[in-house]
Amino acid sequence: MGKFNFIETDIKGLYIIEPTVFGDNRGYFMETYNYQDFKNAGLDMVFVQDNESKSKQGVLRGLHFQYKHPQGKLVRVTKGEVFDVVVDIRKNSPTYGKWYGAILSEENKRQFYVSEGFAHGFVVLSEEAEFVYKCTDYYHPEDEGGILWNDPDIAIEWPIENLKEIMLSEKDKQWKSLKETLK
Ligand SMILES: Cc1cn([C@H]2C[C@H](O)[C@@H](COP(=O)(O)OP(=O)(O)O[C@H]3O[C@H](C)C(=O)[C@H](O)[C@H]3O)O2)c(=O)[nH]c1=O
Repeated sequence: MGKFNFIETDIKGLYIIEPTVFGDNRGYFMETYNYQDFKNAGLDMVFVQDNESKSKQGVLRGLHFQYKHPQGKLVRVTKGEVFDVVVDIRKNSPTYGKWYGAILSEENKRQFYVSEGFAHGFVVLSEEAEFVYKCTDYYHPEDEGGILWNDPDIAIEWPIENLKEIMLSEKDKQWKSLKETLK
């Protein structure tokens, strides 16, 4: 019996993953990834790059994807709390254009596995957040694309009512809507 609870979502290829946390009087231990357990759950992929980013409250990174080198991502939060969002941009997917979001936090230790073919982003809800993730392909800056975070057709319900401001990089401010981006 593996040490992860894989929760399928209503979007194919998207899983919430709950690790087993072994707490004791020192603190806790958990495996955050295990090739065999993931393979047994049907997630047989090889990760080639690990990333880490730290962001202040209100920072929104995304929605990003790579055209020719789509990346599957296993994402988690090691400090703070974020609302993590993906949008299905797989051309023939029955859930094309559909979004799915989840709260990932240091507290809940939940992970999100996002297979290739999704645009991905998150907004930081806590004072600050550290975000770490594994990718199934390398970063190809020349191949990067993006979708505007508040695309009215996708209508992501970002839980930002309590945030003083949303902070975007210059790059993330200039993305277009899904229908203008992926004609
Ligand atoms: C993504 C990436 C970036 N960089 C360099 C390029 C820039 O000089 C600097 C910041 O890059 P960027 O502003 O694109 O970082 P994010 O806005 O966090 O981008 C990420 O945001 C969302 C949440 C994602 O899912 C993607 O992994 C990724 O697009 O790191 C690298 O050297 N390697 C990389 O894999």
